[in-house]
Amino acid sequence: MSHFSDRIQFYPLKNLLEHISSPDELRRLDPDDLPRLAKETRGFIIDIVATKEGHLGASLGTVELTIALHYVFDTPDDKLIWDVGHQAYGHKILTGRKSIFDTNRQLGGISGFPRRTESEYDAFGTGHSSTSISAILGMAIASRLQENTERQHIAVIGDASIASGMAFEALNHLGSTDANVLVILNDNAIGIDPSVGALKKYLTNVKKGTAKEENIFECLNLAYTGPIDGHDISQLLPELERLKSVRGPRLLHVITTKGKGLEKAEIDQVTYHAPGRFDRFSGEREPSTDNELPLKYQDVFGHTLVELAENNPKITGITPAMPTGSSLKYMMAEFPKRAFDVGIAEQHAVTLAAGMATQGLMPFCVIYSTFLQRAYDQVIHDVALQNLPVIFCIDRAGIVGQDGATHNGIYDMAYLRCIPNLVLFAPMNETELRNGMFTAQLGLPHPIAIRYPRGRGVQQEWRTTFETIEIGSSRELRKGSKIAILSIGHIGNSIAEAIEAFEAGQIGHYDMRFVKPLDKKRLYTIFEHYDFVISIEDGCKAGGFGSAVLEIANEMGHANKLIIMGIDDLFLEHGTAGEVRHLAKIDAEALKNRIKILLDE
Ligand SMILES: Cc1ncc(C[n+]2csc(CCOP(=O)(O)OP(=O)(O)O)c2C)c(N)n1
Ligand SMILES: CC(=O)[C@@H](O)[C@H](O)COP(=O)(O)O
Ligand SMILES: [Mg+2]
Repeated sequence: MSHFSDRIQFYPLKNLLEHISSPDELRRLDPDDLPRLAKETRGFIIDIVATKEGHLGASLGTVELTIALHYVFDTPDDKLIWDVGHQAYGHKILTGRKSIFDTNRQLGGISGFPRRTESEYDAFGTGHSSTSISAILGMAIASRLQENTERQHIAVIGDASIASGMAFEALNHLGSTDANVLVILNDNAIGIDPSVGALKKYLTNVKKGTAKEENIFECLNLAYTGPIDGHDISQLLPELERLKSVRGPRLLHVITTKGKGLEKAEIDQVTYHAPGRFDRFSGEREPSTDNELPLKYQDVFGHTLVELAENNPKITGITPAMPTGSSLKYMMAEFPKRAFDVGIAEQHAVTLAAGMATQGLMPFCVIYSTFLQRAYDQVIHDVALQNLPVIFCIDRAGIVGQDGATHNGIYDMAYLRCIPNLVLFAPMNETELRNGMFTAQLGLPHPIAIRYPRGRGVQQEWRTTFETIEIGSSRELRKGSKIAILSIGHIGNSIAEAIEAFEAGQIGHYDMRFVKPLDKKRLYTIFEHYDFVISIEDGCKAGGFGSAVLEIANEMGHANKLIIMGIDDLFLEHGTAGEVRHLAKIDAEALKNRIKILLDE
């Protein structure tokens, strides 16, 4: 189908976007109208994200590219994958989700990332980075085997995401095939934080025309074109048309600006990656009203690490591409030679830490729970098997809220507790986090993972004096007689509050601190003493903390006393963290209901 026939003249209409509900309608526009559509789409994104929040900068940067791709290619028959997917808001708006875009990331609303179940235009579900080239190559191979020679296959991937191991593995494979794949490298020279590494330097040289080497993509057998201006539709259209007319592995390098079209977002690209609420005209972020609230766990981690590093020269810090999110940025500022942002490279981050540990360093390797999933083998094979004392700080553990199913950190307790040698600790508050970090750097004979959630702690005074925590010890927070509640980590705070409603002396509460090793002695006493025991965790029930307690209860012949509260065997959707916890029945209300039922028995 030619996109240049059957055009509709929209000139009398003030708002083009109002009349575009699908790429079919988009393709009927005159090409000269597309810049106007881009402006309107950008405005639409800004209007919604200003109040509903979400990923702003990346999507503002891909508006023209999105329009050009859907204009030139025959989506959804042609397959289009957005790597990470946080830049796909324009894609969602133009592929039938404009009227519900204001539900983005809200409970019951559309996902903040592409999803196959949400639209036929979402060829592949994303959220974690650097998967797009593998997936699109898989689709291209399938088209070939199914004798579909017409279908086009396109992956859009950012400059930070293409530097990740998975993307390189896929390029390595792609270049050895004649698969019909077009990779679009959306190069804005930044990830969430500024891009790092040798590839970033190389891409900068390519842009300046000063790359001395052969083109790296050409060397990998991809037909390279670019760089071109990714905001100039008059450049994008003819180049995409040309690329559509040829076959084989191709890479188009486009240069874009993260945050394009909103001055503040262009200037402060790190903050405006996901800025929270802001004024849609000025871009000014809503002033924070929570100055009185406790600090975020991330900041407690970041400042504590600096404090410890000042006194312990063996400490190093490692983050795979999340220095701001994890607050490793504080150590990077204070000790630039000892703190490393390695880019989106979770596997490398873990094995890098292992290497450092072999030489007597004490690496704090801070990784979001959900992204550590990618480095599972490295945790087992490179760290635990060699019993290297790497200190994992597992950020965003538990329910993360609006990022939803792709980002929830609810599997780590299950996937880590089965690994020999590994200690697994979950602090209930800031003091516990600090003391856990302090204890770890005293020199443990094992690797340790310290898991803590996204967001704020509970203490105003967090800069407490350090104390050592005995590995495998728990804390009795409240004595009881009938029902014992065993909590792990931050969730214990809402539990402590919930049980205040019950008569003193009935309900006991224990902060178990360690998923591994469990405080067996304490558990033996508890199971002997109480009629019922409830374990509660912000992780999956299968194989998690409650399962570990059940193993001990079973040893004692008391398995029938235990009720496990945790996340059922399903993927949790997006919503505020509170809403999702409520739906998952791991909040204070669910616990109170359980207790009431047991007390009535
Ligand atoms: C495996 C994994 N690690 C980390 C992240 C967190 N993350 C999301 S977007 C992003 C930066 C992506 O940068 P780039 O690919 O350049 O895209 P841009 O945001 O610039 O459009 C990172 C690190 C992730 N989604 N997946
Ligand atoms: C798209 C992505 O993976 C990140 O931007 C993620 O949403 C960051 O999460 P936090 O907001 O918890 O840092
Ligand atoms: Mg980028």
